[in-house]
Amino acid sequence: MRWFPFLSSFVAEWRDYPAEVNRVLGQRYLVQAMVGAGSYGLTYKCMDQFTGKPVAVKQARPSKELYARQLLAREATILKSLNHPRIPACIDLFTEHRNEYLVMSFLSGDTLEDLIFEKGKKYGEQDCLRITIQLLELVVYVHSQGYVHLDVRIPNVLFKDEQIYLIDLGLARAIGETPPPQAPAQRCLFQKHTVPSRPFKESEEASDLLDIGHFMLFMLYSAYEPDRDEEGNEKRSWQEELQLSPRLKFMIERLLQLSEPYSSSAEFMHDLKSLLTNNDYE
Ligand SMILES: Nc1ncnc2c1ncn2[C@@H]1O[C@H](COP(=O)(O)OP(=O)(O)OP(=O)(O)O)[C@@H](O)[C@H]1O
Repeated sequence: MRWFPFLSSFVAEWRDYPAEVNRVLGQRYLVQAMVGAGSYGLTYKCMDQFTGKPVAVKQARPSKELYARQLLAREATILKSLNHPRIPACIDLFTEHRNEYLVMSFLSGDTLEDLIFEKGKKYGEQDCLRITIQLLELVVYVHSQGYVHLDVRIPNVLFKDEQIYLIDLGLARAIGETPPPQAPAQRCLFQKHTVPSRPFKESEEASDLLDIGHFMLFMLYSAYEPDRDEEGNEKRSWQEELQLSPRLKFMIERLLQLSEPYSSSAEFMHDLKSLLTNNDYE
């Protein structure tokens, strides 16, 4: 057995041990449940004892040290400059016992990831278009404030009462901003080898549009049922597997930059709306 990796992951788990239910963070936020454990953060649903309202409190993962704290501080700065009812508002950023916490308004709802993979929800073309229009409105808002989200994925989109909410601006950047230095690479035994971290996306609107293309495919695949005679056959492309209308297929190809990319989010919004109002869906 290799002891160094084993010991370091043991130490990381011990350092990242989550706050227990009923603990009070920052002398104000009563932990009610842990709702997320990402690569750089641990997120809790808490009750703000001053206002009686629920809040989401994200803690920088202690084992990820300065890098996680910097990401959290960035997220706070960006959230403070946004003001949208379907994006969390930044309430507070504080340090306690050398741990950094970001407090945000709590947006209730299920993530699209949970709806698809845990609750078995299926989305057809029309649902996909409706949801994407709402999501795009939020992404366009973020762009209009000078930022790109850069992590538009199904676990970062909440859905409640037919409304879409966009969370996790931990990777967001100003449009045109040079990507930051890479996240520290994972060290292996005696530092002989390192595992490179993923390259950063460009800070441009097209990066979010590309993510929206993947987001739409996740939704559309939720309703995909392979034919019995297809099973075991060679892997087919999404264009072959999903029975999409030609216009939607072409739109997704443009988002994924397989055909001429969209010149702007506005052009994509125009296409989305005209496809949805098209009589094909009546
Ligand atoms: N403002 C919020 N309101 C309600 N729930 C939230 C909020 N922010 C985060 N969550 C919940 O916490 C989970 C993790 O949040 P988030 O994605 O921001 O953390 P993360 O550490 O950046 O995760 P990852 O590394 O997976 O991106 C979300 O999937 C969601 O369930």
